[in-house]
Amino acid sequence: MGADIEDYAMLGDLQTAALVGLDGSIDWLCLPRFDSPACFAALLDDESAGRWQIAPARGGPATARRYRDDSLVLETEWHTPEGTVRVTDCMPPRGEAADVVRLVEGVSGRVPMRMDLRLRFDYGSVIPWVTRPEEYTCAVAGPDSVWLSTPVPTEGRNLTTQSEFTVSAGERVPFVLVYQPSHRPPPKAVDAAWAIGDTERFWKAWMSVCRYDGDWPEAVRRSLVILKALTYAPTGGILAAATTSLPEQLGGPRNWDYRYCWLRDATFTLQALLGTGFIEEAYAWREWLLRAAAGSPGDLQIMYGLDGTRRIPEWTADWLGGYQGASPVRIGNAAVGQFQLDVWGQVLDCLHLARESGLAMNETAWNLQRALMDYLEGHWNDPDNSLWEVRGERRHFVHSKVMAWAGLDRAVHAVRHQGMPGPADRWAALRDHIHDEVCAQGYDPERNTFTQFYGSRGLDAALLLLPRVGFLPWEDLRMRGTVEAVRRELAVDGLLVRYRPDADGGVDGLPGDEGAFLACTFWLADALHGTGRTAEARALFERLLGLRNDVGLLSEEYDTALGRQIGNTPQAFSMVGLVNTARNLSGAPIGTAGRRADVPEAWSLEDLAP
Ligand SMILES: OC[C@H]1O[C@H](O[C@H]2O[C@H](CO)[C@@H](O)[C@H](O)[C@H]2O)[C@H](O)[C@@H](O)[C@@H]1O
Repeated sequence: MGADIEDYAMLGDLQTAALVGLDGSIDWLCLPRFDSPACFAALLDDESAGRWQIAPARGGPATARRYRDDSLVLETEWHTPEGTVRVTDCMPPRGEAADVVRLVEGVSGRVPMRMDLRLRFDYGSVIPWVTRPEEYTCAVAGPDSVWLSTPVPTEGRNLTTQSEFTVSAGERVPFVLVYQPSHRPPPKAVDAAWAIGDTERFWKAWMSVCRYDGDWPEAVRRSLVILKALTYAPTGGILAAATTSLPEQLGGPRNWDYRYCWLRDATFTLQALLGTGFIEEAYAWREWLLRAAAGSPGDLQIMYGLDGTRRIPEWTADWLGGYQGASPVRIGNAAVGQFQLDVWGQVLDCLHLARESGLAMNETAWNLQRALMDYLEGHWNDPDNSLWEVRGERRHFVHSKVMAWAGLDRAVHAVRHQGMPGPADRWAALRDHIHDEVCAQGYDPERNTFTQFYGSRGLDAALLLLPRVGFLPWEDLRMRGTVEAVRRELAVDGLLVRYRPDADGGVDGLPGDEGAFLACTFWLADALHGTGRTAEARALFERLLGLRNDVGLLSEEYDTALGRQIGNTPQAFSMVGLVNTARNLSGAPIGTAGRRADVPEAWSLEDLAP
């Protein structure tokens, strides 16, 4: 059975990620990519679905755990009656092959240890053939092979590879697991200690670009590392989260696959990265976007695979019991075919921010924006599925219309202030028309609040984003009323849910319920700050910091009754919320560019423009 979600730390090599529990077990790993089938899927069932544990033989959770500085090198320590042992885990940024490096070190005494490796390819369904060529243990099934090397003796027992050994103070025992397509020869040997040092150096160099100088610097830097770890380096695509089907309600059916690139989630991530000086990621993402979006603007999807793949069919892995019994386990995501109007505005807003941050404009990028504008002009008035990807009836969602307004606004700005060609007057007229329509049809004067969709009785936490995109200022009485109403109706023990699923006769078309949405709660902190209640905003922000796990990770949602993280983890939306709100509370309004990063010697901003 998967451990509590907050028990997991993340390892990653910018192409895939692993989750390691406090018990020293890697319960989730997809190889060779984030969206490949998992070879360790104990997270979504039990150990029979694959896992790799290295821990003291007597078992039990670790005593202490930390990442080394601003890296993804994880140190887990157990203080046992026999002595203290440390396991250092990392995934070195990808060279030729994906590898997981684990180094066991005796700190004091003599600690009996146990290693248990169960490789189960294709989401736990395939037990590989295991052979022992040369110094390796090699597991092969279909297209995949995984090679374990370690100096300690290993043995096959009950379809697992196991080892018992004792580690004394000052002694080091390495374990290296390397993935290869199964037709390839054995991988090159990896020196564990060198690989760990190299991984640390990589992250240190990456963080040296950071220009965040506000409050809560450690929490912000940790979040930035996680966001970087959710980017797929070969293409620049940005993932929503590293997992699939961690439930939005324990035991419930709201379980989704987040291992893909949502344009909305990616643009939020870029706001956080650009606001803290990371312009290289913005360039890589823009190029990813241009490739993914190539084709007719009407065919723009709200999400893609890591390399821009369009088909992400949703299916269920029925052999997996689900995280702590929450089924189904879904692979792929049917929301790929939805119409979510906000995405057009979100992308235009993000490209605007990239320009403001110093990313040189190029003709292809502007051509894409012109194409997005053409589509927006023709479709802004269509009902949609909204940013919450409701699977119920399409509606005229207020947030979606506001984002259409924002897209038009950014395009008008590009023409009038940045010298780009386009029909600015026509766009400005439509922008103003949408503003009027939203204020007339998306606002309930009796309750003094904007509503979830035109004519709705329900509310939506996304309404808190209206001032952020410049639709209305916080001082506007309608906005103040909206903040109050959202807080009154959507707060659960002080945290916000996205909306009430049962409002308006069941707006999202889904069974079950869900927890408080952490990104929305960060937006509430921004709203409190925006409306002058900064002390309350800071208190709420610090409460949210307290919901992170011991190594700074946040999943998507929080169950306030059980006091547990729920939903996929680590989730970009939540980590972005932390960064943006920390910036906001430190005096840098969200959606503004950070101090321009120093340009590394190897390249200049001009070099970046193709
Ligand atoms: O609520 C139903 C929907 O839930 C998921 O969407 C959520 O996650 C997305 C990725 O982070 C995010 O962009 C979206 O705003 C969230 O509502 C799921 O991916 C959908 O398939 C599902 O319909």
